[in-house]
Amino acid sequence: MIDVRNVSRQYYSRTAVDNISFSVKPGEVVGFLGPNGAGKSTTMRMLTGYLPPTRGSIQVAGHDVLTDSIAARREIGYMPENVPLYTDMRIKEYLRFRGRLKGLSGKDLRVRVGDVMEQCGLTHVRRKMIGTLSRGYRQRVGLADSLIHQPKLLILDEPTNGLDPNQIRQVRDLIKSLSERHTVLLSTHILSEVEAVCDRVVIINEGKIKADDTPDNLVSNLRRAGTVFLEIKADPAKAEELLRQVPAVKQVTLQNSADGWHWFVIRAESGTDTRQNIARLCSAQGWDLRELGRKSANLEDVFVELTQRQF
Ligand SMILES: Nc1ncnc2c1ncn2[C@@H]1O[C@H](COP(=O)(O)OP(=O)(O)OP(=O)(O)O)[C@@H](O)[C@H]1O
Repeated sequence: MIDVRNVSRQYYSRTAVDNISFSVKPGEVVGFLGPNGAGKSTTMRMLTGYLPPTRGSIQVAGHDVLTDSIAARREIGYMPENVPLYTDMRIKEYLRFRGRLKGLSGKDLRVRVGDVMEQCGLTHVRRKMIGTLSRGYRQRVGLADSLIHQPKLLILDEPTNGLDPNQIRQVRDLIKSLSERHTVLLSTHILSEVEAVCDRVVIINEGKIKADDTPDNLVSNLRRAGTVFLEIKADPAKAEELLRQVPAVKQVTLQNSADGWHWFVIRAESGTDTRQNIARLCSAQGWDLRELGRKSANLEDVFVELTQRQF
């Protein structure tokens, strides 16, 4: 459904997207994850034909988004990060207007407007002015707009950004129900959203793709990478230095200090277990040891691991 090949995008001297390739198969729900400024919106704008890539090619449903732009856009429902809406129009009126712009008319238009209002839970508020709607309802109008021409592919840029927890749940349920009939690519930095709705995750950082896998595989790869946590009473700088020298240890991070106790997260090479050597080190140095264990990884750990240079 989406095929991105060696795509880069330059803004003057800044490379926002740097030679990325990925694909999305029909029926998949793919989460596009990355910290602020990673290149998510730039990629989505290129996918939807709003922004030409500096290099590379993008196909959507078999159409090149540059050379066959209209055909590609017919297959895409796009909800940008800040949904631009006409605040002095009523919901139904706005959706009729948008439907006409997308080539619908007559009975087709009437039926589609009714259907998308129903799908997005807008029927009971259809006569409300858009300007009086809460942010959650505005997002629903944005979604209804993106669905009106029955696109095969939905591209949603941070669909739950700025919503309260109840609204997030409602919009997330809505996306889940849409995923039964559409291929979905959604960008977010809310990890629970990805775990709740996505079959696959593409993680982007500093314009480059850092991972492309199922949420479960990403988490179990990190778990295999042997992350260990340790709580000790010791001089933290010295402890950090000596822990780094333990065989197979790749990275030592002091996460927390309180009452003289220091909490370290230690990353080691894949498939290794450094706990015995760390216990020996603590004993040889006479450090008080309160906890030493394997960390059960989650998607948040994967995200931090792959993108932490940003923070
Ligand atoms: N029109 C533009 N002109 C110049 N630089 C831009 C422009 N749009 C984006 N950038 C830069 O490109 C990089 C990627 O931006 P982009 O908006 O794609 O990131 P993002 O992952 O969507 O971030 P966020 O989660 O904050 O929306 C950033 O460094 C940003 O400052």
